[in-house]
Amino acid sequence: MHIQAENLSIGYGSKNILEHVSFELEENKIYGLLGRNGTGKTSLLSVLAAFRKPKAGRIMVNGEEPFENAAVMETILFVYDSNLEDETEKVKKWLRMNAAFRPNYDHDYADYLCRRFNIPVNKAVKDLSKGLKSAVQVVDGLASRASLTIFDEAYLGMDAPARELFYEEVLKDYMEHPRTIILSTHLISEMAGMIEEVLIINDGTLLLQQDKEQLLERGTTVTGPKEKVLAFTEGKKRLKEQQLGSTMSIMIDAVLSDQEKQQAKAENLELGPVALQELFIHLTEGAEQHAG
Ligand SMILES: Nc1ncnc2c1ncn2[C@@H]1O[C@H](COP(=O)(O)OP(=O)(O)OP(=O)(O)O)[C@@H](O)[C@H]1O
Repeated sequence: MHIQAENLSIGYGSKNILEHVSFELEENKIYGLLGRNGTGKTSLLSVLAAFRKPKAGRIMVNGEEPFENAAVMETILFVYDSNLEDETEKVKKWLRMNAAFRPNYDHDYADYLCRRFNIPVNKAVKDLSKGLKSAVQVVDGLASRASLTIFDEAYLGMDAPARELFYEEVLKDYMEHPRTIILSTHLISEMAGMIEEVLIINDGTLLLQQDKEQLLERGTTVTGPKEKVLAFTEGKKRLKEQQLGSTMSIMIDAVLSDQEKQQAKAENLELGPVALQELFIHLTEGAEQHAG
């Protein structure tokens, strides 16, 4: 599914949460949407899923506006922390009812997933634990095979083995049935491996959209004798400094040239990678937050 967001403004009442947001999402790719608490991830995803209208700008999904467009809506699935407290239907029936709106729904796959997540399918949805309620929504999200599938912190309440299972199934099913997937998450270190392209929203707008591997090249940790590390990182954007005795480690935001890498090697400086979560923390550090 191809998505074009043009100069979006999103907000509530007179308050704008996001402004001047433009991006393009390609078909068959896994995107990671990252942002601090309250920056507007869920609000942006609700607009992408045509649950809400932007205050300004527009979204085009395969060249069509999705809002109140049934044909487009059935190809978009938004898994979010919806309130299932009053959902008296049994899991089995609830899944079947949702499937009716999903042309690509795979019932066998849904059954298989229910077994893998140990979901008691004859229980009412409202009576499931928090983690199993999330699992049921994940089952719905995966088995629907919607061309645009959005998982907005879909793992809430799931324990570590269940989350592992979720990640495993997303990747496996994506390989077999490629589609556009957006993962919005705070568990960056757990989910970084799945993400192909990163979008970071911060300070009321889109801070960056970049291929994950390219983004990771921006970060390097330089470790070695203090004087040498300080000299090597002079003039580069320093993100974090740590010192242990005479050894120093400085994290920099800079793409190093081959020449600089050779220089570091000649000076016995160790160059190491920076994890996506670390980069995210530093890229969004100190920004004004919109929470509240
Ligand atoms: N229905 C609403 N009415 C008014 N303000 C809202 C509404 N929903 C969200 N907001 C506000 O919009 C801002 C963005 O919220 P949103 O849930 O989109 O952020 P988020 O990035 O998903 O946050 P988190 O990471 O904490 O889940 C917050 O300040 C929030 O209080």
